Amino acid sequence: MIRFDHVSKQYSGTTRPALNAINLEVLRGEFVFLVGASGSGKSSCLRLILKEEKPSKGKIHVLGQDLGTISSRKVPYFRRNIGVVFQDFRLLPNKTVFENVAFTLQVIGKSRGFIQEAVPDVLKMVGLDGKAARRPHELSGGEQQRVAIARAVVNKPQVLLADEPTGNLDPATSAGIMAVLERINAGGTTVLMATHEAGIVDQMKRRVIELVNGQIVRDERHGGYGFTAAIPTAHIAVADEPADTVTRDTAPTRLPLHQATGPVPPLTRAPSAPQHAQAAEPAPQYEPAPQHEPALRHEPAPQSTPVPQYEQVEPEPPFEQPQPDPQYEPVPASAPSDTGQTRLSAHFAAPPTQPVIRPRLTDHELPEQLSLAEKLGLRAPGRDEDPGEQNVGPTK
Ligand SMILES: Nc1ncnc2c1ncn2[C@@H]1O[C@H](COP(=O)(O)OP(=O)(O)OP(=O)(O)O)[C@@H](O)[C@H]1O
Repeated sequence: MIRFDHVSKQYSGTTRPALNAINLEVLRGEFVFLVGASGSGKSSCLRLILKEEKPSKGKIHVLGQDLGTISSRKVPYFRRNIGVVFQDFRLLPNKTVFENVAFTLQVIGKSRGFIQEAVPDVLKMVGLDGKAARRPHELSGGEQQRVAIARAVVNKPQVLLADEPTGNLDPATSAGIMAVLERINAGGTTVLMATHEAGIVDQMKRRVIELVNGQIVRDERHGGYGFTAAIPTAHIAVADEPADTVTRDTAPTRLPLHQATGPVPPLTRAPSAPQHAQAAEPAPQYEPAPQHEPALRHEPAPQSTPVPQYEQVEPEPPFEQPQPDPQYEPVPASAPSDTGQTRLSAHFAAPPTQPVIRPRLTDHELPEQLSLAEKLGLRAPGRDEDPGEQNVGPTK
């Protein structure tokens, strides 16, 4: 499903690779945490998977495709199979919950009928039934992240990348978000989540890949958060051992540093994690979904992918029927019209829907300057007609 072969990434103007000879394989249906100190390379991994960055060395395969062979023109289509959730939600502030989620489908040309069915379904799945008509500022942080998740999975992607999705949320709200992510994973979607949340990682006992200075130092099947991941600096001495000699069957790790790994109280935040309290939404009970146990050896993915089945969760308040929007006309995938033109730099300058904890301007060498809609696979590149509503926050 996702494979890195000796992948290195060195950003221009830097002296040290962000990722250094990474070998990695994620199988269909896995739930994988990427942990590591700030600057250890977690987001770089996710950006490479999304083909938002190119590796300096090595090869990356995602969903059976060699990313090096996907042309810029095809990137948005490739990204339709990958949902992305960020720490800062990135909702469209002037659109309702329903419209935020529908926008994804509109841009890829889904019919109005499809949208009218799919959006309420996914909102129900993330626990937002009854909130379809609200705008982002009328939601709690946790609810906004649920909208972002709904938007990321409404098209039933095979992979969901989550970059610190609970980084702006309090522990109780984070637990609710994790329950949603587990449900999505239980439906068959492969989930990769970069996080600093020690409590979540320790509690969920899923596969944990730990990065130190751009190298994988631990790959554990039912891992905990670990020790070095909690250190708020990336400059941790790495043992001489080559990064790729640590396999996921090695438990806990070969590095003495990690033998200090111990239980962490549930849902505590690691020292390096941003402190930012959101008003807690009513905390759903955190019930881990049944564990997926994919085979450890790589097996070729079947041609047809099981479509995630979303289940309803949590008792809901009375459903508010979203107002049918006459604008919801099918948009041809080849010529989306209700799309954003705003370039990345403008996105980063625009105010986020929530305070951003650790904004980082990504003026790095994108393979091509794509708008956010393009980056998320929402429209073909080069379509500059813009409703001007891609008013989203900075990336990290
Ligand atoms: N666009 C860029 N240009 C130059 N260097 C970059 C760029 N993006 C990331 N880096 C560097 O690459 C290294 C890895 O960064 P990355 O964002 O992948 O780390 P991270 O583990 O996700 O950190 P955090 O937990 O703080 O998000 C860091 O040293 C960072 O400064």
